[in-house]
Amino acid sequence: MNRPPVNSLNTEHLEQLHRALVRLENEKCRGMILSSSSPTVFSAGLDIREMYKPELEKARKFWRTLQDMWLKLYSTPYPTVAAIHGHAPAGGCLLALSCEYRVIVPNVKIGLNETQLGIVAPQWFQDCMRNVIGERQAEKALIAGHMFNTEQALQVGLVDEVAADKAACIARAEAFLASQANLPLLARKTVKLGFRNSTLSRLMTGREADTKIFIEYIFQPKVQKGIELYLQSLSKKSG
Ligand SMILES: CCCCCCCCCCC/C=C/C(=O)SCCNC(=O)CCNC(=O)[C@H](O)C(C)(C)COP(=O)(O)OP(=O)(O)OC[C@H]1O[C@@H](n2cnc3c(N)ncnc32)[C@H](O)[C@@H]1OP(=O)(O)O
Repeated sequence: MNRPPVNSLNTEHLEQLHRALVRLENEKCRGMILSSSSPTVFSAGLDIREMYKPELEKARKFWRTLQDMWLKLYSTPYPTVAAIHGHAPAGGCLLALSCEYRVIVPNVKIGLNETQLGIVAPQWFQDCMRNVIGERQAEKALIAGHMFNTEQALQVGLVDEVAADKAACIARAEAFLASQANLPLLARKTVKLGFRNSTLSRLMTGREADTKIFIEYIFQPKVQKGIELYLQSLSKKSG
């Protein structure tokens, strides 16, 4: 990902990610490392400005593009690793959770923090967390909107490994891909999709309902007010 300063996910960036995933699949890619050009941020999650006073059709397109990108990422036939050498809140955490393996560096925060922002992580975000760390830990983390530090993320199983820095992180991600390289492709892909199918189907069969929930939620005046205040707090911080 290379969308400075923080790889926030707007419609255009989501389309780019989606196109890249389609191309990799068409080219029979043997593995992907999802990484960031930023030295300190993996992805800041959804671009909050896409949800602030949006036009209805633009908001719908944004959400459908996110759904498209995620459905592709979660179901890739090739192995995927997230090299998390920077913070990964909310949608950034979703990207990492959607890969098959996660390597993180020290001093990083990762988690589905939506509750803390006064918004709600959609069901499929929650499913991804549950599938990785289990029901009990996911429920606790999501209710609190907890951001895990590196040590906590390893302990709870949110990530698989800690590496010292970006170079070591990429090297460990490559080692994971190498460990998968000799597995028969069809068997590997079939098992992966078997594990992920119920999570994928839940969104695929309820896409329109999921979009409606998103739209109805973000267009509420009190939610808009919360987003406005959060945007102000973010820009004050950097100002
Ligand atoms: C019943 C069911 C109902 C379901 C209803 C669904 C409802 C909606 C669901 C929506 C799900 C949302 C998912 C999300 O991903 S929301 C986004 C959450 N992300 C965050 O909270 C992260 C915020 N950012 C940060 O914490 C930090 O920026 C970060 C740690 C990532 C980096 O810190 P750093 O100090 O390096 O950078 P700055 O904070 O100074 O930021 C630099 C500039 O970038 C802007 N910025 C940051 N994050 C975002 C973002 N997510 N979107 C847009 N812009 C962002 C920040 O304002 C700075 O900009 P300026 O320089 O212009 O001030």
